[in-house]
Amino acid sequence: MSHSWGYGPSDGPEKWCDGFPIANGPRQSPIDIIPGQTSYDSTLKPLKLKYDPSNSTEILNNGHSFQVGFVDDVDSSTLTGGPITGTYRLKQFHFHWGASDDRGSEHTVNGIKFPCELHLVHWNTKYPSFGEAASEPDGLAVVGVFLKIGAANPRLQKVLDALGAIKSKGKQTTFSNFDAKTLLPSSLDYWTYDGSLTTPPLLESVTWIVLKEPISVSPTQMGKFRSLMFSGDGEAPCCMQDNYRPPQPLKGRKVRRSFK
Ligand SMILES: NS(=O)(=O)c1c2ccccc2cc2ccccc12
Ligand SMILES: [Zn+2]
Repeated sequence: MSHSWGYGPSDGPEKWCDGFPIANGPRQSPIDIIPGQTSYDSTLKPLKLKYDPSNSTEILNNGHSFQVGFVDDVDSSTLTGGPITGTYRLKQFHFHWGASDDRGSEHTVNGIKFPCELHLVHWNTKYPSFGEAASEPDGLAVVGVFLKIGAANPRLQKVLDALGAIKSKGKQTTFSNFDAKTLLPSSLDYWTYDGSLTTPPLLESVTWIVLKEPISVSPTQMGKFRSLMFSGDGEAPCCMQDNYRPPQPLKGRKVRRSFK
C-alpha cells in the first residue's frame, strides 16, 4: 500500500505515524536546539566541504520541496571532517519554508523559527549506494543552514530564477554549473546530533550538522519559494508552503557543538 503523505491537515506530520510508526522513534528530526543545553566537544573536527560545480545536474519539483541533484558516482563533491568519519558524497540539496516569514524552518533555536532552512544531503561511501546508506545508522549526513530575513541573497538568485520552469510536481529542468558552496555562510561553526530524515520514510540514519550562522534571504526572494506548487498539472492547485516538520522530542539525545 503506498503511503501518500504531505503537509496538509489530513496527511501532514501529525498523521505520518499511521504509515510510518518510526515517526515516534528515539532519534527523530528536526529538534529544537537549545544552545545553553549543548556541549562543546573539542574533539569535533572542522567541516570540510569540497563541492565541484560541474557535478550539478538538474532541479526538480518533487511535490514536497524542490531539489538540486548532483552526480554522485565519484568523490568530487564531498563532506569530510566534522562529526563524521570517512567520506560522504553530496546527493542533493533542498529547502523547507513557511507561508509567511514567521515560520518555515524545521530546526529551531531556543524555540525561534526561521523563514527557511536549506538541507545539503550527503551519503556515506562505505555503502554501495545512497539507497543502501539511507537505511544505516551512519548512512547519511545533512548540513542544515538557516535563512534569515535581510538583504537579498545574490547567491540564491540562480536557484530561484530556475523555479519558474518547475512550478508543478514532477517538473524538472537542467541545472548545471552550480557551486553549492556559495550557499554556505562564512562561519562553519555547527551543532550536531543523531537524527532522521524529516520526511517519510523518516529513517533514523542522519547525522545532522546544523550551522550556527544563517545566510540572508529577502522577503521578495521568499515569495519566489512560495510560487511553487505541491500539486501537479491537472490537479487542484495547492501552493508549496509550510513544508516543514515541527521539532520532535529529544528523548535523551545529546547535542554537541563545534565552537566554544
Ligand atoms: N529533510 S531531509 O533532509 O530529511 C530529506 C532527506 C534527508 C536525507 C536523505 C534524503 C532526503 C530527501 C528529502 C526529500 C525531500 C525533503 C526532505 C528530504
Ligand atoms: Zn530537508
